[in-house]
Amino acid sequence: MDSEQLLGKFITVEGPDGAGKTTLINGLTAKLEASLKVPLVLTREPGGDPIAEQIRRIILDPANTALDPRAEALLYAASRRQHLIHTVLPALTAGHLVLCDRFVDSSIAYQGYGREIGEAGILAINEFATDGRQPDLTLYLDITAEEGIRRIQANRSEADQNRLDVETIDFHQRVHQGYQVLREQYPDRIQVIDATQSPEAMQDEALRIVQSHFPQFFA
Ligand SMILES: Nc1ncnc2c1ncn2[C@@H]1O[C@H](COP(=O)(O)OP(=O)(O)OP(=O)(O)O)[C@@H](O)[C@H]1O
Ligand SMILES: Cc1cn([C@H]2C[C@H](O)[C@@H](COP(=O)(O)O)O2)c(=O)[nH]c1=O
Repeated sequence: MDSEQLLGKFITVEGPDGAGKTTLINGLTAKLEASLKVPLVLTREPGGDPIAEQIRRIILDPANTALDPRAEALLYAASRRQHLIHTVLPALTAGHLVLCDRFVDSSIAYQGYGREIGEAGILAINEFATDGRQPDLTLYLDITAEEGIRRIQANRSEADQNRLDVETIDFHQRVHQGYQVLREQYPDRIQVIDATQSPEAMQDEALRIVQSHFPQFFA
């Protein structure tokens, strides 16, 4: 986020399904709070605001098999706008550290590449939704599509798998490819963490990256 009025910092966590984003965020939160000088705001996309959470339920409902790919992309962007305006920007204005599970990169990877809508169209609707705002730092959890889906199938009942989790392996491989393109486009913003490490090792690495990017936020 590069607006001068925003005193806080916006960190996103990205990666294929099953990469361990939720696990990382939970563990990293405890480690950050031990030494952070400012409040930490945890949030997620789609969701992170009451109306955005309602949109999330529509998008992820496995019963919504007829959802058109562009309608899906627009719903993610609508949810993102609501979340940005009502949760993220107020926290950044107040000087908080915002840690968000997914943001625009997910739309590029999943809708742009996974659904094969293309990067340009997804960028255009997200430019409108976010006024072109980008995270200050992105932690990308690096794992293959196959291993991510294996983890989900091994650990989540079918009833707990969402409409995207149950997509084909080809879809998840295209998503992974989309993330590789993003890593090449934004090598400074996107910091890569090997997601085949233990959860504890991943959390320690993430903490080191956040502290080195924003030392002013730590005691
Ligand atoms: N470093 C790890 N090594 C092995 N298994 C892990 C690791 N991190 C998480 N897992 C397991 O993999 C599964 C998926 O983890 P998690 O829910 O954190 O991923 P996620 O990226 O948030 O997934 P999704 O995007 O689908 O919500 C869980 O069962 C979790 O226990
Ligand atoms: C923000 C965003 C998300 N997705 C996908 C990625 C996941 O499959 C689900 C969200 O589920 P999670 O358990 O919270 O990771 O939605 C997407 O396709 N496009 C997006 O912009």
